[in-house]
Amino acid sequence: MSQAVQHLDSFARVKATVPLEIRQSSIPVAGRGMFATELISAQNLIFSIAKPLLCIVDDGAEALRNICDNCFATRKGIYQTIRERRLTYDFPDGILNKPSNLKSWTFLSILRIINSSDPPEACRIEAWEHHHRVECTVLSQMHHDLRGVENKVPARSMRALIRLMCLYDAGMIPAAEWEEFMSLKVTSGIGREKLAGHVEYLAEIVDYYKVTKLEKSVVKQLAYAHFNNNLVMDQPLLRNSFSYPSGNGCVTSGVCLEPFASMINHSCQPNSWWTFNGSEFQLRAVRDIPTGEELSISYIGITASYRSRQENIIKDWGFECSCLLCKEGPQEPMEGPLHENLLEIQKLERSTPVGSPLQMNQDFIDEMLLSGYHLGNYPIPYLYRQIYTATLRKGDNIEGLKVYLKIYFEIEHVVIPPPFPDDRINSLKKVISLIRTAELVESLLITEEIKSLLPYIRGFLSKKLCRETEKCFGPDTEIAKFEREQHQKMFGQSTNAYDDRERYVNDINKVLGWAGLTNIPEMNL
Ligand SMILES: C[S@@+](CC[C@H](N)C(=O)[O-])C[C@H]1O[C@@H](n2cnc3c(N)ncnc32)[C@H](O)[C@@H]1O
Repeated sequence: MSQAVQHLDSFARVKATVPLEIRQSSIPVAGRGMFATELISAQNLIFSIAKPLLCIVDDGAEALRNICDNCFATRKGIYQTIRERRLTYDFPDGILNKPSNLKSWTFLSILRIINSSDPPEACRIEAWEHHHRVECTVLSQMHHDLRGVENKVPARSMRALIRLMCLYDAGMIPAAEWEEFMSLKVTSGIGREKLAGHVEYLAEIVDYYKVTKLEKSVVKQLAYAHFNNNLVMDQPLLRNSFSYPSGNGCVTSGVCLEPFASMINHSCQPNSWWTFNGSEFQLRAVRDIPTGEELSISYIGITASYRSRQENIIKDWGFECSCLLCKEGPQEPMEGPLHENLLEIQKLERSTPVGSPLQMNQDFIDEMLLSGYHLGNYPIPYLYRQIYTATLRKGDNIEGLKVYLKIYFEIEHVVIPPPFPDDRINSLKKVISLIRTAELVESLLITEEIKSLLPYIRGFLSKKLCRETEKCFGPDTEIAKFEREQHQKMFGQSTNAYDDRERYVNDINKVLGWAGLTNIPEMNL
């Protein structure tokens, strides 16, 4: 059968840096897939879409309640409140003074990336007329509706679907775009069985409130398509000068349904990843992607355990993952005493929030290394992270720094699958923050000589952070501007004071030696 190839010129909203094609996926059974027809270099932007076809700002995050997702602008009232809060926090330096309210980070992030001017009055009136009134009515009624509680659809999915139907009924979706929505692949197999209750409930609500003139079968098709194709809108989190919130360094600002971006299939070791700069969707390369290789993203985030990847893909997406990593990559111990031990460690992790005891982790790591596994094999990297967390909880910042230096300079270079560029940036932020803490702490565990090396290393790494952020997200993004400002605030205008790589390499090697790390290749420093 000859396979239709769809070229980029059919999608005017897409700004691509190389020609892209949509055709039969290289993964049997996956359907269509997206391919680049030229080489793409690591971290390069592959394509962007200034405003995906359907964006729903998440009202689950308190900071976003008053953002108009018709035009992605903040309303004045909330903007002022946030400004006041920002002033009261006005982040003091140092990890020890970290503000306890994580939501303040969300406020900052979102404010910087979302246009802060008032949405025009006309925009609000228009939005109310064509979808907002229906959306509000249904959602507020649903809140009190106790029927089918177990099948309640998440509010943002409900809003996305109501929005789509209302805009269609109002004649606001051009025929070609509607065709794109209607041709989205719907969930099949086990995934479909799991979603059936939710979709029935949704169709019933839509019918009861007379949301749309569309046939019930079309409503259900759109619902299955939404669940099979929506993408969360994660924005990079703007941190304090030194400290950082725990977690993964991004904040979810909503959900989007973007049919072009939906053509990208899943891999557990993907060659690309997506991020948002405000409402702009960006697809970026994790590594060099040769001409003709299919583009892939991970639908479940980066997960090192073979077993949990398989389970999560089946549970959340309803298909069996047969990507190269799952077929040929390493697996954790699946039988024998190491497997039994691993189950014990995982059980402990679920029952004690503090993480499993340090010695138990260290013993297990030693056993795995003796059995022929290497530092990058699951669960070793994850056990080191637990050791790091438990060490900080004990208040031992100096030991915490040592463990994290191992994670950043050694383990993350060999971990399978490798971390995304934005995860590496978050790790770098942690290293910088821990170094700052070590500079301030009085402790016999660190010599004066090592302490004296830290400020230069921190300045050098802070500049590296600016460069990496620009490479990772693009130089004109809010996060890149923010990091440049932070660097200047901390280290002043003298831009070349921290450019001496020879000095840095010499100093960091001494610090790594103090932390028990030797033989780190220079390119990893
Ligand atoms: C977001 S869509 C991707 C585009 C889709 N291939 C199409 O033809 O429209 C997600 C669906 O693609 C298929 N898919 C994506 N990645 C896959 C993979 N690694 N293995 C098998 N099927 C996959 C599954 O049917 C999944 O539900």
